[in-house]
Amino acid sequence: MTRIESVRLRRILDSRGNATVEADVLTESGGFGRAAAPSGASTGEYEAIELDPGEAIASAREHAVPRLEGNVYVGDQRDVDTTLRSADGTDNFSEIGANSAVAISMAAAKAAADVLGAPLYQHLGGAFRGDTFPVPLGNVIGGGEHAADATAIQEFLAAPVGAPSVQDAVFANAAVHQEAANILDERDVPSAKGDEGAWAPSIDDDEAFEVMDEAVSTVADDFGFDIRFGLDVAGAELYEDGEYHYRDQTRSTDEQIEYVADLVDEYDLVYVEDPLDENDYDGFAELTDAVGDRTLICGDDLFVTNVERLSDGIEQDAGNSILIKPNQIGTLSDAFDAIELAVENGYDPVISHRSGETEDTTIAHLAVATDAPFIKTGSVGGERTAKLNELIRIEQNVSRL
Ligand SMILES: C=C(OP(=O)(O)O)C(=O)O
Ligand SMILES: [Mg+2]
Repeated sequence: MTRIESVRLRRILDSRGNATVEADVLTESGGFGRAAAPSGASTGEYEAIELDPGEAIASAREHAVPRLEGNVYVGDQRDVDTTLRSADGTDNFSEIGANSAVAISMAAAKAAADVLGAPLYQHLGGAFRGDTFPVPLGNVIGGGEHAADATAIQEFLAAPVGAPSVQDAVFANAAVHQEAANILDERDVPSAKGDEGAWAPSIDDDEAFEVMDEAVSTVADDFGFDIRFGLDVAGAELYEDGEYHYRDQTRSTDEQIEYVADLVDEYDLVYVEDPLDENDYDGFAELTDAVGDRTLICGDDLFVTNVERLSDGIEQDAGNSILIKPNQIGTLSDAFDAIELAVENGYDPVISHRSGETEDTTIAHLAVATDAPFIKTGSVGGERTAKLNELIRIEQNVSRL
C-alpha cells in the first residue's frame, strides 16, 4: 500500500461553461489519479452542499489536504473518505464543499487503481465482481430546469433493454436521438439542445410522448432489438403550493399519481424517475404499489444517494430504484453504501451523470464495478460520450483505459 503524497486542486470548466473542481492525487510510489466534480441544475433539497469552486478549493486545501498528504493509504478508500468527512466536520460537506470532496474521493480511487495497474472498475468492483453491463438510459428530449421553453417533464430517456451489447445500446440511443430530430423536422418544430444534449423543442409533453414513441419503434425495427423509454419527471421542480404545474394545466397529487400510472401503461415505460415531489414518500409508495411490478420508480431528489433517506423509503415501500450521483452525497464510500443498501432491499441502483459534466469517466467504472442494471449519462455530446465510449472500451476489455 502506498500513501497519498500530494493532492492538487484547480478550477476547470464544466459543460455549461461554469467552473468546477478538479483534483489530482499523487502517491508516494508514483501513482496518479485525476477526477472532476459534476454539478446539478435540478438539485434536490437534501443534497450535500456544492460550494463556489474557488471557496471549495481554498477550504479543502486548508482542512482536508494536510490530513490526507503523507498520512492516508490511497487504496484504503474508506479511510480517504472518512478523512474527508472528519476534515469537513459537517453532515453535508458545507465546510469543504461536496465538489471538493467528490473530486478528491474519485481521484484517490483512480490513483489506487493506477498503483495496482488495474482499471478503475476492477479496483472498485474487486476480482469477483459480476460480468453484467448497464443499460444506458439516453436523454433524447427534455426541458424542465435543463432548457427554457421546452417540455415540462425534464427528460425523455431511450432505454435499449434488448441490446446485445453496450456498444449496440449506445449506438441505438444515438440513433433514437437522430430519429427524434427527423420527426421534429417533419413536424416543422425547430429545436436546439438542452444542457445534457437532449432536444429541447417548444412542445408540450403529449407531443414529446408521440415523438419518442415513434422514434423508439423506428430504431427498434432498424436495430432488431427491443428499445423502450422512460422519464425523469423531476417532480420537485413542477411542485408548488400542493400542485404539479405543467405548461397548460395543474395536477393535484392524486391526479399526478393517476397520470403517471396511465403513462406507464400507455407507453410501456420501463423507468420513471422522481414522478412526485422530493418530500412525498407516501405518493411514491402509492405509485410503486400501482405500477412497481412493471416499471422502475426511481428516487433521485427523493433519496439524494443518502442511506438515511433510502432507509426511510425502504420502510415505506416508496419506489423500487435509486439514482446514484456521487456528488449528491460527497464520497465514493457513501455512494457504495447507498448502492449496497439498495441492492440488499431489492431496489435497482441507476448510476447517473449530472446536467453539468466534464470528461470524467468515473461513473462508467462505478456502474460496471457494482453491476448496476442502468446508467444514465446522456446520448450525445462530448462530456456524455466520454462515459459512453468508456463503457464500450470496458466491455471490450481494452488494455489501456
Ligand atoms: C441529471 C439530472 O439533472 P441535474 O444534474 O440537473 O440534477 C437529474 O435530475 O437526474
Ligand atoms: Mg433526476
